[in-house]
Amino acid sequence: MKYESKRFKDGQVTAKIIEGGNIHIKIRGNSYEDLFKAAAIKEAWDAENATNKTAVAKLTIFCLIGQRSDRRFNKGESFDLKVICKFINDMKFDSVAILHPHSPISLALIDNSEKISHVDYVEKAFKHIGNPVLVSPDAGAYKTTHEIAEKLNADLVPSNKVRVDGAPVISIQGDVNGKQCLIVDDLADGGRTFKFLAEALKQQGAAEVYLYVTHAQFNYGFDELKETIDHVYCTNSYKDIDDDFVTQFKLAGL
Ligand SMILES: O=P(O)(O)OC[C@H]1O[C@H](OP(=O)(O)OP(=O)(O)O)[C@H](O)[C@@H]1O
Repeated sequence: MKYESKRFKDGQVTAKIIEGGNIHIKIRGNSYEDLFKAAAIKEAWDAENATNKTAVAKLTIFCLIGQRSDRRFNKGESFDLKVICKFINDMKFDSVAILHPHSPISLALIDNSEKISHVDYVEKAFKHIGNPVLVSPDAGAYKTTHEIAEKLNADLVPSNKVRVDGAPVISIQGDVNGKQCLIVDDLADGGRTFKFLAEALKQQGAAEVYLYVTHAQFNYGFDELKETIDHVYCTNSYKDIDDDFVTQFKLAGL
């Protein structure tokens, strides 16, 4: 299955099917344009395959836009993930695979969806560092990090984050004194969650603190993080990063 897609100068995205058969579209999915690109390809494919009932269409989304907006935060505000998932469902793919979604709500809202686990990337970081203790930063990350700790036979220290007047307050539930710690979470946006957690871990005696996130946004750069975090591991699901502070695992198809 081959296709082309392009963007006109006015922003319109368009697609052309070059060769028929099964299709597997892989997108970052971290922009509305990416979703429209998939929709244009799928529309062209549907038209080409109208009589081919056995051909299968798969979509892989590496970094789903809006995945944190998995609820209506306040009365009167839009439930953005619902809008995004409705758009994806309207494309009618036979299967939609999503890398490390922020919460199960994405999978619940998207038809025929399945999760791609981040375990392989955490394992690479875990082995590279040399069997650190895993640290889950909040209740949301605990369940998946617990599953990964079981698979890697790693120790897990849960921590919890509550926001007081907007600032995160951290509690660490375990002994990290003298240990190498690897914080594992789905995404870094501004990075303050990890800056404060790394500070707390080092105050409690952690020898080194590393961070793994699947979706590396780091919208405010790395300067503040470098003060307390020794190294970052991530995928390139959101963007490519060129910085000695970061080891990026490249995803096939990006
Ligand atoms: O880099 P930062 O800006 O600190 O943000 C990163 C944190 O934000 C996300 O959680 P979020 O607070 O959205 O989780 P919630 O579903 O519990 O609200 C994510 O899972 C990280 O824990």
